[in-house]
This record gives sequence, C-alpha cells and structure tokens, in this order.
Amino acid sequence: MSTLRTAALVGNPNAGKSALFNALTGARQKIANYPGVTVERKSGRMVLPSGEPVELVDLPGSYSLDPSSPDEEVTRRVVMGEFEGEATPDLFVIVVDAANLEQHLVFAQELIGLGKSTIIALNMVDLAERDGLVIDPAALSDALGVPVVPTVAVRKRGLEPLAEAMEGAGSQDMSARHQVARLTLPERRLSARNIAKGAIITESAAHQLHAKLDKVLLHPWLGPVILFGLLFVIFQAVFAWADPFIGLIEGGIEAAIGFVEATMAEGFVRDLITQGLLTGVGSVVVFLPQIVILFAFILAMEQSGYMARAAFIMDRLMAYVGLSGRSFIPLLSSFACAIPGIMATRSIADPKDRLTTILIAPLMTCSARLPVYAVIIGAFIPATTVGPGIGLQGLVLFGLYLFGIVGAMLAALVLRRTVTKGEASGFIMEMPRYQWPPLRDLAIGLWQRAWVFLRRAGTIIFMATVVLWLLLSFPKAEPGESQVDASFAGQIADGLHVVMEPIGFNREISLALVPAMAAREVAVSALATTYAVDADDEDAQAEGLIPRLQAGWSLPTALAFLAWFVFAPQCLSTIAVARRETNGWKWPLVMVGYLFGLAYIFAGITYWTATALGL
Ligand SMILES: Nc1nc2c(ncn2[C@@H]2O[C@H](COP(=O)(O)OP(=O)(O)OP(=O)(O)O)[C@@H](O)[C@H]2O)c(=O)[nH]1
Ligand SMILES: [Mg+2]
Repeated sequence: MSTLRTAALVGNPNAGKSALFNALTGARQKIANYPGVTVERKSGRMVLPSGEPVELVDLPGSYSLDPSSPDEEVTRRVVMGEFEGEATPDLFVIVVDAANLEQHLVFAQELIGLGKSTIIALNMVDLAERDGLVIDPAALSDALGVPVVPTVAVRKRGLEPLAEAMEGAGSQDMSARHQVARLTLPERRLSARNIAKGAIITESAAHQLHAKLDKVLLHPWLGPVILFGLLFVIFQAVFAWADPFIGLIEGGIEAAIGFVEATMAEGFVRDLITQGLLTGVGSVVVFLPQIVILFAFILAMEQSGYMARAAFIMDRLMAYVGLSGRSFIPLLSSFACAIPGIMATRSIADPKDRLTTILIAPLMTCSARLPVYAVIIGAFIPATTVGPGIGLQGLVLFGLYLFGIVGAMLAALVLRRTVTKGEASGFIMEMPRYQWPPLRDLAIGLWQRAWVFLRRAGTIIFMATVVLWLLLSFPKAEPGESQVDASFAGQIADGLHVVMEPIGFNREISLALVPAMAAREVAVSALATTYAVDADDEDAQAEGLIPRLQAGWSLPTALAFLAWFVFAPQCLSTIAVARRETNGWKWPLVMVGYLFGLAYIFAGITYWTATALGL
C-alpha cells in the first residue's frame, strides 16, 4: 500500500516539467521552449498504476534552492515545506534534460541531498539521441543513488515506468545517497561533470547544424534584420490571410440577423439580439481569424526555440533603456495579454527591473487591441500595396505595434532614470535547442487562444455591450428625436465629450471608451451597437460598422483613436493584476496615470497634426 499523497516536479528551467505534468495529469499548463515559463505552483491529479490518486505539483524551474527571483522562491518554499497550508511533498520527481545533463545535475544533486524520496525523470531523451548522445540510465542511477526513468514528455513516452517508479519510491534505500548529500556548489559542479561523463555512452558532433543556425540568427546585425523581417511578415499575413475567413464569419452574422428579423416579432428582445448580441459582439468575433494567425506565428516561434534567440538579440537593445533580455519574455507574453505578461515578470530577479517591466507591459499591443486596430484600419486605410507583396494595411498595423514598443522603451528609459532608478542587471539565459514545433502542441495552443477570445466575447464583451445597449435604448425617444440623444448613454456621452473633444473624439467614441475599460474589444462592439441603435430603419441598421465609420468619422479622428489605443490602459484586469503583483495601489496608479496621460497627449498630437496636414 503506498502512502504517496503528493509528488512535486522540480528541476532546472526548460527541463520539460510542465510538459510532463500535462502528460501525467491531462492538464494544459503552458509549455514553451525557453526558461521561465512556469512562475506559479500548479497542482493536478494523477492516478498511479495501483489506482491510487496522487496530487502532482508543477513548479517553476530553478537553478538552486537559493532563490534569486520570486518564481524560484515559490519552488524553494514548496520543496522545503514552507509553503503555507501545505506539507512537504512526499516525493520529488526531478526532471532533468538528458541533453544538458551536466548542467541539470547540479541542482538535482542539491535536491537529492535533502534526503527525501526522489526519482529522476531523464527527460528529452529524444533530443539527446538526435544530438548523438546515448545515456545509460542505470549508470546514472548508480551514481546518484536514486531511480532514473527515461522519458519523452511531449511524446508521452516513459510515463508508465515513471508512474511505477513513483509508486515504488516509498521504500528507498537512502544509504546509497551519502555521496551526494551536503556537497558545496563547486563540489556539486565537479561531481555533476563526472557523473554526466560516466553516464554518457556515446556522443557525436551532430550539434553542428544548430551552431550554424545560431551563427546566422544571432549574428550582430543579420540577427536583428531577420527578427525585424519576420515580424514584418507576420503582420502582413495577419491582414493578407485573414480576409476570406473574416468574410465567412461576417456572412454568417448577417445571415443570423436576417433570420432573427424574419422570424421574430419586432420588439425589445429582437432588438437586443440583433443590435446588442449579433451586431455588437459579432463585430468583435469577426477578428478571430486574425488572432489565430498572429498566435500561430507566436507559438511556432516559442516552440522552435527561436524566441529565446529573439530575447538574446533584444538584450543589447534593452540594455540601452536600462532593462535586460530577461524582460523580453514577459513583454513578449504581453502581446497576447498583459496579465500573463505581468505574471511572467516573476522570473526577473532584480525588483526594480521587475517593476519597470510591469509598468511598461501594458504598452505591448495585446490581442484585445487587434480588433480595435483592425476595424479602424479596415475602414480608413486603403487595401493597396506599397511595394511587391507589401500591403499598406499590414504596414500600418506593423507601425502601430512598433509604436507601442518604442513607447515602452522610452517609458522604460524615463522610469529607470526616475522612479525605478538603479543599475541594469546582466542577462544570462541558456539557449534552448532548436526543434520543429510539435503540431499537436501548436494546435492545442491555438485552440486555447481562440477559446480565450471567444469566451471573452461570450462573457465580458457581451455583458458590457448589453449594459450599453440598455443605456442606449432607454428612455425611449420622442418622435423626431434621435434615440441616442434621448438615452441615458447619450447624456453620459455629452458630458465625456467635453473632455475628449479637444483631441478630436466625437460623442460616440467618448461613450465607447467607458465600457471599453472592461475590455478593449468592447470599444468595437460598443460603436457597432451605438450606430445600430442610432440607425433609423432596418436598411441603415444592416449597413455594418465600417461604412458608418467611414461616413461619420474624419481621418484625423480615426488616427487619433488609434493613437489613443496604443497607450490607454483600457483594461481593469491589468490594473488589478498590477496591484496584486506589486502589493499595493501605488504602482498601478502610477501606471494608469502615465498611460492615460500619454494616450491623451499622443491622440491630441495625432489629431492636430493630421488636421493641420489637411488629411
Ligand atoms: N523533444 C522534446 N521536447 C520536450 C520534451 N519535454 C518538453 N519538451 C519541450 O521543451 C520545452 C520546455 O518544456 P516545459 O514543459 O515548458 O519546461 P519547464 O521545465 O516546465 O520549464 P519552466 O516552466 O520554464 O521551468 C517545450 O518546448 C516542450 O515542448 C521532450 O521529452 N522531448
Ligand atoms: Mg513549466
């Protein structure tokens, strides 16, 4: 009978702990090919061959039990049994990367030296084999005094032997371990080298191709050019490839509106469905294809090992503004959403580096801005080409992303010289090996992103849109009066408009910005709903958002609106996460203040300049 209740996956970053966790528990933790992906303790349930359930804990990667960053602190506390409300795990499953054995054995020995039940998952043996490394698990097990099980987490290989070893780990013979207990760090390094040497049977020079790839991709000027070119292609693709799919979704929504209008009696519920749900929420959902395309690229870059190279390339650039390549990964995650981005800063050791990264993370263009940008670009930027294969719309989108990045870098520069003053810290990150992104993982990752987007559309965006629709629909207008003028929302908009008029925002925009605090995409659904309510007959209603924007907005207004969204912190969840991660209101308030300030100033400058140029 096993008494195993909890087991923890521990080891160096990027060893495949989360991949193993997913394989063993059926969970879907994020995995990616760079160190520092997991920053929190996550637990799940796995079933041993005997049928007994075990709580399995996935931990952030760590190099030692001497934490140097907040995520490593979590690992230390769980391993040492200092984590509140939780006993020390009954069993450690140390995950080591077979192709990086020597390096990973340094921490592994420290863990083994704790004298707890321990087994080793010798993970990534497929990559080791590909590199021409053959490792003898028995020799490794003899040297370390703990069972060693070869695994390939992403192929679900070796899981059964691993589970069996976990089950049998209760009756471990600790006497075999005396040799590794209580070694100092230099001693552990030396013994790691010897143990690795003794366990590796053959080694060939298959590293060559990767070394060549790195020569090109990390080249001092070729590297940045390739990175820049790649990003350029991505934004072209977002517009060029999405069109047919967007057309399909639009057609579907139009058909649904037609169907509802043909089958339902006129009245409150029908208007709510056509104006609020289908027109409002539908105007956001049409951007799903663009989001999927963007993430297909991001996930492929993450999984292939290229992203860590990009961080390395960016390190030099980031040093100019007082940050290090460490901030790159959190900032990059912020392209999906600032919330995981801000969480990912837990892997940054230096507190001031970390704070600066949190404060600038919202300037990275999150996917919630994509619908906002896309709708305005679709309406005001002609779909012409400005060179062979270079579309103007994609170029403008690329420009907006760059604008955000440059804004973030400048903000970092100022912050590092003022409120978060301090020395820039160095950057060390091990480069993961290149590999083809596993298609299955890509598909799962994409599906998760799409699902996050659709769930937002179905919940927060839907709710905010419906509330706005209600405020727009009541009180009812007198004959001859416009419904929007008469409504509560119209009155709120009149008040806000006073503040926003100087930067070229009309009443509809001023109104849309309020519910868009819940989520940026709501700006789009709010505009769609406002115009749908405002339309005096069904023909006008069926017109769609883009023609209405074209008819109602000047180009300077549209450009100012884009500039606003580059900066404005229109997201309550981000503010809440910043509060949690900085333990107080001070920094989130600084963040909100400076971002709204920048948004107002830059929208204004854009508007006045565009007007002066006669656009
Ligand atoms: N080929 C191969 N790739 C693997 C294997 N296990 C994990 N990977 C890949 O290695 C990368 C890192 O995996 P993760 O599970 O995120 O690593 P982790 O140990 O949780 O990393 P941190 O959370 O940063 O500590 C991902 O790209 C995985 O797809 C394996 O056995 N074989
Ligand atoms: Mg992980």
